[in-house]
Parts: sequence; C-alpha cells; structure tokens
Amino acid sequence: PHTMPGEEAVDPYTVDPSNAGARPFNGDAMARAFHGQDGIRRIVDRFVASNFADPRIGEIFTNQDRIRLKRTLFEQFCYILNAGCAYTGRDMKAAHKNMGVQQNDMNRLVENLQAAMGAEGVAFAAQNRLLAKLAPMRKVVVER
Ligand code: HEM
Repeated sequence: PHTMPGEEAVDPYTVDPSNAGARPFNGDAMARAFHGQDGIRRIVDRFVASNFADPRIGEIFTNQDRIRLKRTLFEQFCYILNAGCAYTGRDMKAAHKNMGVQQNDMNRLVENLQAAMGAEGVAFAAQNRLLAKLAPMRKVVVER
C-alpha cells in the first residue's frame, strides 16, 4: 500500500525493497542491538519529534506528513537492521526532491538520530554501523 489510514495521499510509486537505499544487515545482531522493533519504534518516534521541534531544521519538516514519516522511517530502519520489516516507502531521491536539504541539515539530522539512539541505550558500535549505512544517502538527499 502506498498510504495507510491517517496519512495524506502521495503520488503513485513502485514499492521495492531497494527504495530503502541500503541493503539490510545479515543476522540478528543489529536488530538485538536496537532492542528489536519496540526499540526501533521508540528511536524513530523520538527522532521524528526532535526533527520537527528542531530550531535549525524543523522548518523543513513543517507541514509534512508526520504520521507517514514515522511509519516509513520505522519500516526503513527495521528493514535495514534486519528486524523483520518490509520497506514500502518512496526511494530517497523521490522522498527528498526539491526540499533544498543542505549538508549542514544532514549533519543536524544525524545528531538528532544519535541522540535518539543514545536515549534508547544503543551501543556506539551499533549506532555507527547504522550511520554508515545511511551516510551514502547524503548524495541523493542533499541538493546544492
Ligand atoms: C540518510 C538520511 C535520511 C534518511 C534515511 C531519510 C529517510 C526518509 C524517509 C524514509 C522518508 C519517507 C519516504 C516516503 O514518504 O515514502 C523521508 C521523508 C522526508 N525527509 Fe528524509 N531522510 C534522510 C535525510 C533527511 C534530511 C537531512 C532532511 C531534512 C533536514 C529530511 C527531511 C525529510 C522530510 C521533510 C520528509 C517528508 C517528505 C514528504 O512527506 O513529502 N530527510 N526521509
């Protein structure tokens, strides 16, 4: 499904695992390090809330569909961490098109993600392994 109840309509797109922008980890070590789907849910909720409330990048999120973002980000992280989910959202290029995201916005977003992972008690080594999966996405998210 492209949208779930409570979400705004989006233009049609093809659902594909590759839309997640990274291949999943093997095995269950990363899923355990993030405390499973419950832990990933807590991290995503905190991360999304902090981005919307952020004095530096919050403006980019204003008027965006927070319900959908929480769902698709959860799916994406859960999929990449091999915690038992499929990613059904858009690809990273389409999702961030014409948003004008700059490198410093990306840095700030990563800081918010680090804070959310830290609050969940995710070990630094595991945090960094996820961040390494996300880092190459900068090339399609950041527009100059
Ligand atoms: C590696 C970095 C990033 C990842 C993994 C990521 C992930 C995602 C995902 C999964 C979606 C939802 C896709 C969908 O709706 O189908 C999304 C949308 C969005 N992202 Fe990102 N994102 C990243 C960087 C950023 C940055 C740096 C910003 C701005 C500071 C940003 C702002 C947004 C906004 C505002 C949306 C909502 C777009 C809409 O509803 O049309 N993202 N992102």
